[in-house]
Amino acid sequence: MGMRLFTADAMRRADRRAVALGYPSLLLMEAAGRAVARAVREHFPDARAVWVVAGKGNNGGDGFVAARWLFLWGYRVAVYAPDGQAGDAAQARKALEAHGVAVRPLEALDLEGAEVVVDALVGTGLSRPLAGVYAEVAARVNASGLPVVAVDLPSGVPFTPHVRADVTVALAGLKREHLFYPARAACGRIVLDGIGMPEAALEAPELPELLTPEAMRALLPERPGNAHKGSVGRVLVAGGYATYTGAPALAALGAYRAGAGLVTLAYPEGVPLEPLLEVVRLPLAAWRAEALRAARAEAVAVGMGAGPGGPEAARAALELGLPAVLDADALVPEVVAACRGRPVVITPHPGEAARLLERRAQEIAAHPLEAARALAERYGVTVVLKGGPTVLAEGAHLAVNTTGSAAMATGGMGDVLSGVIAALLAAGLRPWDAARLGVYWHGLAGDRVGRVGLLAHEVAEALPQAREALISDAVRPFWV
Ligand SMILES: NC(=O)C1=CN([C@@H]2O[C@H](COP(=O)(O)OP(=O)(O)OC[C@H]3O[C@@H](n4cnc5c(N)ncnc54)[C@H](OP(=O)(O)O)[C@@H]3O)[C@@H](O)[C@H]2O)[C@@H](O)CC1
Ligand SMILES: [K+]
Repeated sequence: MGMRLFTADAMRRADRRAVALGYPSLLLMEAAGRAVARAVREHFPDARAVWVVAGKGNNGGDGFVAARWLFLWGYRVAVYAPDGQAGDAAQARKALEAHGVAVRPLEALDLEGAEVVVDALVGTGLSRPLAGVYAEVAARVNASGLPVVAVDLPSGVPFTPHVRADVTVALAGLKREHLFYPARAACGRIVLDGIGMPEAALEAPELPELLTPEAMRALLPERPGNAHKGSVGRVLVAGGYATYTGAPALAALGAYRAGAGLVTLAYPEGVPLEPLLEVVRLPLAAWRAEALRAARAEAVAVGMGAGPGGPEAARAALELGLPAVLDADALVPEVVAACRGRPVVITPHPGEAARLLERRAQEIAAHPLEAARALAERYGVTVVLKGGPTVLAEGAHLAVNTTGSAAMATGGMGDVLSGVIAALLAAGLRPWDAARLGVYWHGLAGDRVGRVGLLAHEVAEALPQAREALISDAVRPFWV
């Protein structure tokens, strides 16, 4: 079963399924609280005094359980919470108080002496922005400079104000706030704990898939021992215009580094391209399909640095009837609209997606999952909506990438990605598989280069070693 990205509602459904399967919710709370206590011990090994701020719901209940275990392990604990818990949370509070640990009102919060704070005010049950004493507690915790371990989510996200955590223990599954900004920035390091939730309870194929090392490894095309350059995928890159000479060359580099056997680069005659020595050059007087056929390609990437010639280049390339990646200047509504139902991957950034959806780029960036789905519906193609994180859509399927970082927001990075996806299409992968693996692999290569100052060609160069790491099981997802 693939990993899914949960919403609060979907997690509540999973919770109910677990209960229906015979797994009592109090057991989940016990596991959750204990996971939080363990995270405190592991991430802050020198701390001996832990203060817990808890709310009225089950998030607070997890906090009481954590406090109980920390107390039993010899920590000094102080617990602050309002009255009025019910159900499991009330049980968890009683179990804590049974050990003689007093629960004081939130208004009495005194952080003097605390070494770590556990934030258990609110989790997935948040229904409005924090206000009143909750907002005050969040502000005081943030201002204290103390390390904060958040239970499930930093309280208050995605709204402001919210707690800023150093470690967030995600319970049972990752939620949108753990992946998408600005909430993600408040999470600090994220550790996922399964809390013993039965797998069957977490099955939710309707939710977005999270790209994991295991799932992506399984998609890597095999390279048979008797491979030759014509058998592992021939890629045609079509782009380039005036001063945009690097973009198509980077796509060609990406394609080769992702395993293409032969890459041909078609570009307007007279454009001073300097591609790799290994690239076959195809300078053209005009964008015409007959001329492009000479490449005998199995997939095409078109639009990179094509400037005003983008639509024409795309039309000619699409006439070949090959699996295609459309990027940059090829991403105009008239061109993409002609691709419905064909094996075409589009790779817009929010600005290009805005053009295709006739919406504002800010709107796209704020709701990337919805935007990707809307693009897939409207155009009937496979969508790679680039961003932090990149999200993908095809038909009813959604996926969210889990590799890469803001360091990859530099010129030419998308060109390399187009080349990678084209190479995977040429190797015979379906568009959905080529897009998911391409995005994941490209991000993984970026992660291995560094966190700042990344150049697109360096990321391309890191693709082979990222592949080796993926194959040899040396890749850990960010939540482990
Ligand atoms: N499988 C799982 O998922 C498991 C989940 N578990 C845990 O349960 C958590 C979800 O618990 P939950 O549903 O009880 O909601 P929760 O986050 O405690 O918030 C609700 C409370 O907060 C209150 N409240 C809301 N907004 C507020 C605000 N702005 N300011 C102040 N208060 C506000 C709201 O009050 P009300 O809105 O009714 O006034 C209510 O009292 C989840 O994050 C995880 O930690 C584990 O125990 C085990 C398995
Ligand atoms: K919390």
